[in-house]
Amino acid sequence: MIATRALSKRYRGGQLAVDGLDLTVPAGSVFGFLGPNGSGKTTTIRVLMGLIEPTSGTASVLGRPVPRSARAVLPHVGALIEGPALYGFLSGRDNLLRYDAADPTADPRTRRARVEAALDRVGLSAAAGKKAKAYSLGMKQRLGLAAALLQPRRLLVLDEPTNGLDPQGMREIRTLVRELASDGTTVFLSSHLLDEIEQVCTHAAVMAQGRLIVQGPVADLAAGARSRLVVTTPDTGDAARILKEQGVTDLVVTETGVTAEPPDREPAELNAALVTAGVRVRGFGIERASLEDAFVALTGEGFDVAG
Ligand SMILES: Nc1ncnc2c1ncn2[C@@H]1O[C@H](COP(=O)(O)OP(=O)(O)OP(=O)(O)O)[C@@H](O)[C@H]1O
Repeated sequence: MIATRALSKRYRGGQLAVDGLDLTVPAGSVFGFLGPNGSGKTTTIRVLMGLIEPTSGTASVLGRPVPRSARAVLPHVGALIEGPALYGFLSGRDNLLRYDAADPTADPRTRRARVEAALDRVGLSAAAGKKAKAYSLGMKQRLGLAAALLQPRRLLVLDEPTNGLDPQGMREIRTLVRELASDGTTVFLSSHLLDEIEQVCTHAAVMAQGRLIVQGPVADLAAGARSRLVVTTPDTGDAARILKEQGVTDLVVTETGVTAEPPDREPAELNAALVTAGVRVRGFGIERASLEDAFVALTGEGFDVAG
């Protein structure tokens, strides 16, 4: 759905915002474009949407080169970039009617039905008569999504769709993204939030300082980092000693217990050994590596979740 080859963008001031990017977004994926603020996500999206020219390299959307074929491609792409442009003095419904009227391919006779369907889709039917300026940020974001959904789309491109929303608003947008994806729409969304990508995306690409660090199915990315044995106990010293006696390696004592390399043997035997030795085991398990672990393993640094 999206492919870039050696894509670079240097702004006039000399800033190399995107540096040799090779991105491949498979059809049917919910693709998370992840990176800290300033890592080049918005710049990449602006190139993909034909808003700016790359300095070098190529990009294609739905198999057509952009920006050259942007006019042919973009009607099949719904986009929500840097917050929707809304008229605050118009109702949510009237904003959508206006959007639809601005689309020369949209049949005016079916306009009302399209707008009502889009409102229903994003859960704004009840609030459709309210002025947009009275909407919460999450409602504005949903109205922007409704505008992107007036026509059937093969691809949705969402730039930081949950930025600035409260937890409830974030959940609503995530649920909506999942629903859209289950209907077969490919969704490409940028985010600086690791857990958001883990919750909604099937695939992800990780950016840092304009460069691609890794991309692929989210499950594979997380599997790249190793899981850990985690024992929760107040008796950390004893627990570490017993585990060491049992041949467990890479022991780390934490505030709440002990973590270690997962053992090759049956974990329940280790648990039994701890309990037999009088260690008060309050939790015992192998914890799957998260995307954050993978990121730290790949870059050797923490993921700066600024904002
Ligand atoms: N119009 C511009 N002119 C000059 N430099 C720019 C311009 N737009 C962005 N940059 C710079 O390019 C780099 C990448 O910015 P970009 O907005 O693409 O990152 P981002 O990952 O989308 O971050 P954010 O989430 O903060 O938008 C940053 O260093 C930024 O300061």
